[in-house]
Amino acid sequence: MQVSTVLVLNSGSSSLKYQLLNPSSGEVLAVGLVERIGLESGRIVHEVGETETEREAPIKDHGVALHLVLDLFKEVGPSLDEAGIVAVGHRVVHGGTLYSQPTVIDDDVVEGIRALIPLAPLHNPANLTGIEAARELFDVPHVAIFDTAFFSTLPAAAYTYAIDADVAAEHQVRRYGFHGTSHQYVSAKVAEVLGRDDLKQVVLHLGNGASASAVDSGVAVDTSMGLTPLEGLVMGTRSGDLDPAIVFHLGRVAGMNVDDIDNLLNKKSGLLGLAGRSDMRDLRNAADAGEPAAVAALDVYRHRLIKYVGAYAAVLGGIDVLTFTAGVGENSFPIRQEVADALGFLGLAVDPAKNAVRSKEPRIISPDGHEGPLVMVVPTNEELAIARQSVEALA
Ligand SMILES: Nc1ncnc2c1ncn2[C@@H]1O[C@H](COP(=O)(O)OP(=O)(O)O)[C@@H](O)[C@H]1O
Ligand SMILES: CC(=O)OP(=O)(O)O
Ligand SMILES: [Mg+2]
Repeated sequence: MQVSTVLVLNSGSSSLKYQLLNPSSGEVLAVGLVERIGLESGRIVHEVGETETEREAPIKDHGVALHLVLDLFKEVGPSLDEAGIVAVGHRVVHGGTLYSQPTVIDDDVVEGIRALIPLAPLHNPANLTGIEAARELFDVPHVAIFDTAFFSTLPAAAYTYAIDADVAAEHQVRRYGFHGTSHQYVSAKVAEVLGRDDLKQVVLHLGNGASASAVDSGVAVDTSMGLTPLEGLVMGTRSGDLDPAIVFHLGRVAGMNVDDIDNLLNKKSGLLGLAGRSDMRDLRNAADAGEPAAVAALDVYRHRLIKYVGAYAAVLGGIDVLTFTAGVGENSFPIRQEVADALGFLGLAVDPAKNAVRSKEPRIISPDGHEGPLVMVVPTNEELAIARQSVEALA
């Protein structure tokens, strides 16, 4: 189809990222972020070219967020009526086993996404709010791009949990994996930059939610998030891996019910639980000021990263490239240096001067002439990937 612009909505658990862009040329007409949804003070930043408009207001939910965004488009532009929008692309976090391809949204798909809410209670409701509001406002095709899709290729050995097989089958208990759009975009960008398809890659998507993936020649072979986006790395507010018996233990000795424990592990754990801050910038400042809990939280965070990269190098039978992406991965120099230093035995190395360069471009941060596996930083762009896949789904 002849493409003009696509509106992309990327709802996270507490944020809404959006872009109005031309997926063919990559030209961005507007880009924005609504953060701290559901908290006392919310914030919107809307960028059109060089002009940035910022608003602060309490934002109750993703529906309110979307309407604030639409108001900003009306006030400061660009006009959505005149943008020639041909499709709206929606990030949907959980596609279960039902959806592993970009999917044009109709009422049945809406119900399918709703049915998956128990598997992604922090995310799918926000995604649905955006879909329902946008379907009322924009009379164009709406396309769902699933975080789980890239991981539908995982081998059974990687996606199977060692529990009673009948129980698992009846209740769809398996590893699904998330942030797939980002892992796919970033690993493809690495292959493009290096001009090689046959790479053994480990990608660390370190945002508020965080996940690792092992990608062999463009195909995902393992990932750290599981049935839900709770498993794996230490995150802003999520625990990542733990002994499942901790859940029973807390139920028995702390008198917590299932919802209390769910809330504890998803919203009050991770860096927030360990040191009172979910934001890596705040945490690093506290650690630099010598606060013991912040230093310890960073130790736990780093230890988990090192463990996963080592494990995935083993799963892949080697490693050609380790890539950092998302808010922390793209911006936190010390984490990249520390992880690479700890994994020097695998041949990984980071050049401190290269690591300190700020850039929006994909780049190698290993020393020049380095012969071992490379370390890279590749800014993710889930919105561009969603826009492109949306248009492809309509072709
Ligand atoms: N300059 C920076 N240095 C260190 N960490 C940063 C920086 N900028 C952003 N971050 C981290 O990135 C996180 C958000 O990443 P992002 O990928 O936007 O997350 P999400 O999409 O999961 O909301 C923040 O919590 C913050 O800790
Ligand atoms: C799946 C997931 O954790 O997403 P986010 O990082 O946007 O919360
Ligand atoms: Mg994200």
